[in-house]
Amino acid sequence: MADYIGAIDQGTTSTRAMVFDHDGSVVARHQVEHRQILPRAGWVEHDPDEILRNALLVAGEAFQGYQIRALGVANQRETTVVWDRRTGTPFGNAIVWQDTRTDRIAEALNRDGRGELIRHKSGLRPATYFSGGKLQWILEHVDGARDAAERGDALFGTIDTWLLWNLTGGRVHATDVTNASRTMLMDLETLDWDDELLACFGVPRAMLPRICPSSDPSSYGHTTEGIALTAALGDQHAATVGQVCFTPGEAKNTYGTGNFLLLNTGTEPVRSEHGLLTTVAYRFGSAPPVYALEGSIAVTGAAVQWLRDRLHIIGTAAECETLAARVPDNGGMYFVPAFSGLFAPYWRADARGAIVGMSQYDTDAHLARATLEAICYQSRDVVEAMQQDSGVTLDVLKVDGGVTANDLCMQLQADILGVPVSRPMVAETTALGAAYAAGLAAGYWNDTDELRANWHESHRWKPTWSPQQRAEGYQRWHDAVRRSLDWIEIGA
Ligand SMILES: Nc1ncnc2c1ncn2[C@@H]1O[C@H](COP(=O)(O)OP(=O)(O)O)[C@@H](O)[C@H]1O
Ligand SMILES: O=P(O)(O)OC[C@H](O)CO
Repeated sequence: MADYIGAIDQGTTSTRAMVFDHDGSVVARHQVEHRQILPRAGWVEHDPDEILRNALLVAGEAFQGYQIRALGVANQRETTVVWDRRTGTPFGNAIVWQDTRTDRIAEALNRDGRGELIRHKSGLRPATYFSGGKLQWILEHVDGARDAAERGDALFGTIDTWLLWNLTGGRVHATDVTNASRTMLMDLETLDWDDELLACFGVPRAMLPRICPSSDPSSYGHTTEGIALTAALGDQHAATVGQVCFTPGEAKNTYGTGNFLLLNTGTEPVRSEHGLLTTVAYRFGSAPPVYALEGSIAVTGAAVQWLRDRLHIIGTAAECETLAARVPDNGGMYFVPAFSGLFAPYWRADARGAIVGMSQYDTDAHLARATLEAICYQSRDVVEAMQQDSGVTLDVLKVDGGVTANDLCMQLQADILGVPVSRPMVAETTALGAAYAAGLAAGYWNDTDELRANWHESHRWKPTWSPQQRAEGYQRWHDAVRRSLDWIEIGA
């Protein structure tokens, strides 16, 4: 009987399980959304138990009837959970990567000089985005968490670690090197937790998981049902693998809740001078780690969700395209969706959302168009930074993720960037990358050449705007970004 590789992709808005065959084609899938818990402005939480239930549900549905040789887990990164090792009970909800409650912690680190240490050692900059500050917040604010952590009874994990712990019946407390590289607690060169970084956030080492390769036959054990767990990696790193960006200079841009552009920079970390992050792209077994430069954008698809769930001007995310297509241009309107401040390349926690340039002529259709353009302008900002940092000039942008179903948005991306945009046949590259990493460790695929042969283009959008139209639009975008800055006082 043929066997298959399974993947769980635990994302910010939903959890999917998929089954892949040897060609990298999806043969089964199941997906469910979970609640976005917004207790107050700037706070974003998920219920860890709901996420676990959903992961078990989707895996049960998707894997039924298939012989699964190995399973890989990909996850929303940075989102932080602390739980009691004796009972498995979380110390409150998970604090999601978009949550800005730790702005004061990040600001203090930036002010007192420890920011430079963090930047150098972890490749990240103090920001609300990463796990270190979230973990510090839980230790300081959740009853009993600090004492339990000091006693060794409280465990920390990003969502990979939480799922692995539960899938293995509490036998494995591990994370992979890509997830660890998003915490501000790991030294990028030693690939180990670093005492100076732990001290910055007051984190006891005893609560931290073991750091393992992203793809490995023995690190993660088996699920309680006996399926071999052979890979774990952050979702954006998994998408890099799914897009077969195995050669330095290859990049992908994933359009989900946020956007994340990763450029493979090879086996040495490259430090950014232009607002990007340095991160581990992936590590396969005992091979040297491969690093990436990353441009992280907090709000892209989430702005479409906002039109749907808060403004109610569309009923589904897909309707954003039909609404935006009713008008030929943005009518002068620019939307900077800085709901969590601005991430790359600006890193401005003091920014907030701004819609500028409106006149009485403008309609909901212009707002829908401005939303799609905002996704594309933010991506151009990180592409520009990436080209400056690395010297790499993209001749095509490989894309994937939920928003890439929107043809108008992808056409706008080609127009705004001035570079063709290419979407692969399997747009679920995150789950595919987790499956590839798991399948490599299990001997299902022999090497990355075999994976590369599975990559096929499904669609390519070519730029149509004149250089002048492109330059004018980009100038206006920057004018709008300036107006979104300096809007809130940090910690006020
Ligand atoms: N046709 C579409 N047009 C624009 N945005 C879309 C479309 N379909 C989905 N989205 C957006 O894509 C996001 C979901 O993409 P997905 O890759 O599943 O994200 P995640 O992994 O972050 O959960 C949502 O924010 C949704 O608003
Ligand atoms: O769940 P996604 O696809 O929105 O990705 C979230 C990122 O991992 C956050 O860093």
